[in-house]
Amino acid sequence: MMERIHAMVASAPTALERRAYRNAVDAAVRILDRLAVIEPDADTLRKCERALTQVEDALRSLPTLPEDVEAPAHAPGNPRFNPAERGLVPAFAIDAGDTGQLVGRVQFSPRFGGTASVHGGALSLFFDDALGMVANGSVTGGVARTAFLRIDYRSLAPLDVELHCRVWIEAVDGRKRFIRGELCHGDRLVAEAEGLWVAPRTR
Ligand SMILES: CCCCCCCC/C=C\CCCCCCCC(=O)SCCNC(=O)CCNC(=O)[C@H](O)C(C)(C)COP(=O)(O)OP(=O)(O)OC[C@H]1O[C@@H](n2cnc3c(N)ncnc32)[C@H](O)[C@@H]1OP(=O)(O)O
Repeated sequence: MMERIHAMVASAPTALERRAYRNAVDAAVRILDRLAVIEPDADTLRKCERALTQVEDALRSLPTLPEDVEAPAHAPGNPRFNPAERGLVPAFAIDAGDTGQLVGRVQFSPRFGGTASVHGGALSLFFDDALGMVANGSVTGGVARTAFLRIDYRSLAPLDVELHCRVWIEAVDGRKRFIRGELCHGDRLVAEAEGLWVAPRTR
C-alpha cells in the first residue's frame, strides 16, 4: 500500500516538470509538422534521424509512469491525462463553456493533413476529445466513455486555418449523455458530430 501511495505521489508532475514536458512535446510535434511539408533531402534527413535517435535515447533513460496507478495518471494535473498536451489532438482554445456547451477554436497543423486538407480521422479524433470534454464536464459530472461517435463530413477542412467549434449536450438519459458538435470555417460548415457517452454503473 505504501509503495502504491509513493508511486501515486511520484507520478504527479510539478509545474516546472509540466512546462518542460509541454515544451518537449511542442518541439516534437513541430518536427512532425515540418516533416509533413518539406521536400525530402536524403542527406539532411539522415542527419535529422541521428539527432532524433539521441533525443530518443535520452527519453529512454527516464522511468515510465507506473501502469497500475489510475488516479494521478489520469488526474487533470498530469500531462499524460491531457491528449492536447501530448500532441495527440490539435491544441484548441476554449472561448466559452461550462454551461453544458463549449465554444472554441482549433487549427489543424500539417501533421493532421490527409492530402491537401485535414484527415477525416483527425477530425474524428478532435470531436471525440471536444464532445468528450462536454460529456465529462461540470454539468454532467463525472467520467463517461464514448459509446459511439458519428461524423458527417460536409466540406473539406483546410489545414493551418482557424476553425470554429461548438459542442453542446443534446440530452441526458440516466447514464447516457448525447452530445453534438459542429465545426465551421467562417460561415461554411465543415463537419458535424453526434455521439453517446455512457457513465459507468454506480453499483
Ligand atoms: C476524474 C475526473 C475526470 C473529470 C474530467 C473532466 C475534464 C475532462 C477533460 C477532458 C476530457 C477528455 C475527454 C476525452 C473523452 C474520450 C473518451 C473516450 O474516447 S473513451 C475510449 C473509447 N470508448 C471506449 O473504449 C468505450 C468502450 N465501451 C464500453 O466501455 C462500454 O460499451 C460502454 C461503457 C460504452 C457501455 O457499457 P455499459 O456496460 O456501461 O452499458 P450498457 O448497459 O451496455 O449500455 C448502457 C446504455 O447505453 C446504450 N448504448 C451503449 N452503447 C451504445 C452504442 N454503441 N450505441 C447506442 N446505444 C448504446 C445501451 O443500449 C444502454 O441503453 P439503455 O440504458 O438500455 O437505454
